[in-house]
Amino acid sequence: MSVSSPFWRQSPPSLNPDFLRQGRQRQASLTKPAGSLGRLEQLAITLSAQQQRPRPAVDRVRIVVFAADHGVCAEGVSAFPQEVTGQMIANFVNGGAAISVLARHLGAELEVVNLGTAHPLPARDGVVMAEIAPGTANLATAAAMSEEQLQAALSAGRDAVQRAAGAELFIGGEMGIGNTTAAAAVACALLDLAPEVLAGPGTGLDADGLRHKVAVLHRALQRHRDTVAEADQPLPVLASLGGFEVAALAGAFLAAAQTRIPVLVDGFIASVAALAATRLQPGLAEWLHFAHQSAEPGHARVLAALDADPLLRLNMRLGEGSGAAAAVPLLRQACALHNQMASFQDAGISKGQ
Ligand SMILES: Cc1cc2ncn([C@H]3O[C@H](COP(=O)(O)O)[C@@H](O)[C@H]3O)c2cc1C
Ligand SMILES: O=C(O)c1cccnc1
Repeated sequence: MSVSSPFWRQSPPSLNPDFLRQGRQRQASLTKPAGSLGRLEQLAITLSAQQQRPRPAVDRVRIVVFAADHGVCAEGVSAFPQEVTGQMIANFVNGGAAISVLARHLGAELEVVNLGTAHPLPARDGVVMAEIAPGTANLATAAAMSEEQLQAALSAGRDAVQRAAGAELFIGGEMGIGNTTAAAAVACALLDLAPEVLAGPGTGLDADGLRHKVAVLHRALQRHRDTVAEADQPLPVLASLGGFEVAALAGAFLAAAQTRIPVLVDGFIASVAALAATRLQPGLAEWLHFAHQSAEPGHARVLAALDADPLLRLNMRLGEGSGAAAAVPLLRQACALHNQMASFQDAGISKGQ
């Protein structure tokens, strides 16, 4: 692989088998029947191999919310108006959004990256400005973004990971009114599934609204049918049908894995970004933990395509990284058990068969 190839063309490292073996041995030595801590055991073993240390930790959690607007909002595909994207950026940094509260509660670092909003925003402390354009073009009638814009969005994700040096876990959140439409479009193209299967109410469309969203998606897939026919080409699919924040998430996930930072994937939109990124680099899959299954109906299909069994099913459907934040305590508990339990030998307890 040439050193000058873009970062998304580089495969993440594989997990170190020595740490996997040591982790399994340690779990077998702890004072409990083998396997009795269920998935918490494998979580700790995987984190140990990802972090390349015998005692894994997720004390330093970095949450980055990527925000961007979507031209497809012109089609009336969301229950909320487009200006909410920018208004929520202010809410994130003012500390009032769900992810702001969860980040504070976890002692996690929260960064907000503005990739481009349709309504001008006053400059605000605490928002990283990485504006690509005032939102994407309307994916129902044109390519959502140019190749250059796609590369800028992927790179914005990578840049956010570079600012996260030392993080023990990366969570990517998103904010963008209309982005369940863009994510559904990308997933339809990559999975060759119909909009009826992958579109959902998002922020709260009623049955008529959902029928309209499905019709818009059919039009978009028809408009981009030549791209869609090459579903093994995730970059053209992202450019035609995606969003800046979806592409930035894909870039961030790849960059996190390349720098050996484990990723905890949030809901529907983040999972579609993970799907696109694993199509680019299948080795990414070893670095992903899936936090929850969102109430957005298409999420189950996307998770199945990723062969992912999420940790939680809480009927959450917010995005922002909120479902991933909700799962962080489980990862912390898995590490604490792995690191602090006594062994049979140390505690003088007889082993079973
Ligand atoms: C106040 C508010 C806060 C949010 N935080 C995340 N989303 C979520 O909802 C949006 C996607 O749904 P749709 O495709 O139906 O527009 C995204 O911004 C997503 O992050 C929000 C939505 C709203 C209204
Ligand atoms: O699952 C998600 O990420 C989601 C679902 C609905 C609206 N926004 C985000």
